[in-house]
Amino acid sequence: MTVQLVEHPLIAHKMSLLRHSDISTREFRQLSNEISSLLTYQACQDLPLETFEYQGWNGPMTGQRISGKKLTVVPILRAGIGMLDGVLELIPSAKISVVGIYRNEETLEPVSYFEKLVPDLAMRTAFIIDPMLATAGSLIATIDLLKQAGCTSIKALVLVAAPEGIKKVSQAYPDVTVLTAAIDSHLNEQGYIIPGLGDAGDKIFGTKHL
Ligand SMILES: O=P(O)(O)OC[C@H]1O[C@H](OP(=O)(O)OP(=O)(O)O)[C@H](O)[C@@H]1O
Ligand SMILES: O=c1cc[nH]c(=O)[nH]1
Ligand SMILES: [Mg+2]
Repeated sequence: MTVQLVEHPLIAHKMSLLRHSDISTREFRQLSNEISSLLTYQACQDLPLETFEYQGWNGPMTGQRISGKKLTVVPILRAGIGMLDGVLELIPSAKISVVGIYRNEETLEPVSYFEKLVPDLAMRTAFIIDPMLATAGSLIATIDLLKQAGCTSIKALVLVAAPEGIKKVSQAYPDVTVLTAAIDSHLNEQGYIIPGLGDAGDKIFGTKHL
């Protein structure tokens, strides 16, 4: 696995706002989507182009368009939904494959509860989206699922990654690329990323119990 820390002043600025303790649900959603757009821009950097002819206002033109595999965006429920609008802002026609996984809070093992993939995954590049890469259990379960369905081209876009999770994915999948807006210090005893964001799903959905 290749890990790409996406460094840009806009990302650094927005990540610091996202980490504020008193952030509102609205602000958290907005910033998550804005950072996701910036990650998407970077994730598309190596998409192949082909030339084609078209009619411009002043006559025939030679232009460029994205060629090769089409995309599918794969949000991991719930928290991945908080990045989806930001990705679709740049790739509005992308098909969406939804995967439902949550972490068992005691064992930290991933529990799968939903799966609705687009049918032609062998023909597509998958952009998995989830704000948090912690132990990597959820991401690995999603990659396994996509590979079993025939997908051979996979990138994951995350807001924060823990070194422990990065190590685990790189050992398991040399062919997957992870793009992240931040690589944080470590996981605590409860498997939360430090400093991280806290519980991203609760913050996006407003289900935080005070
Ligand atoms: O790398 P891992 O150790 O697997 O942890 C990361 C997962 O945990 C969070 O989901 P959570 O289980 O809180 O579900 P939610 O999105 O429904 O809140 C997060 O959104 C990831 O999916
Ligand atoms: O830090 C973490 C780890 C897993 N899930 C979260 O929402 N946050
Ligand atoms: Mg959660």
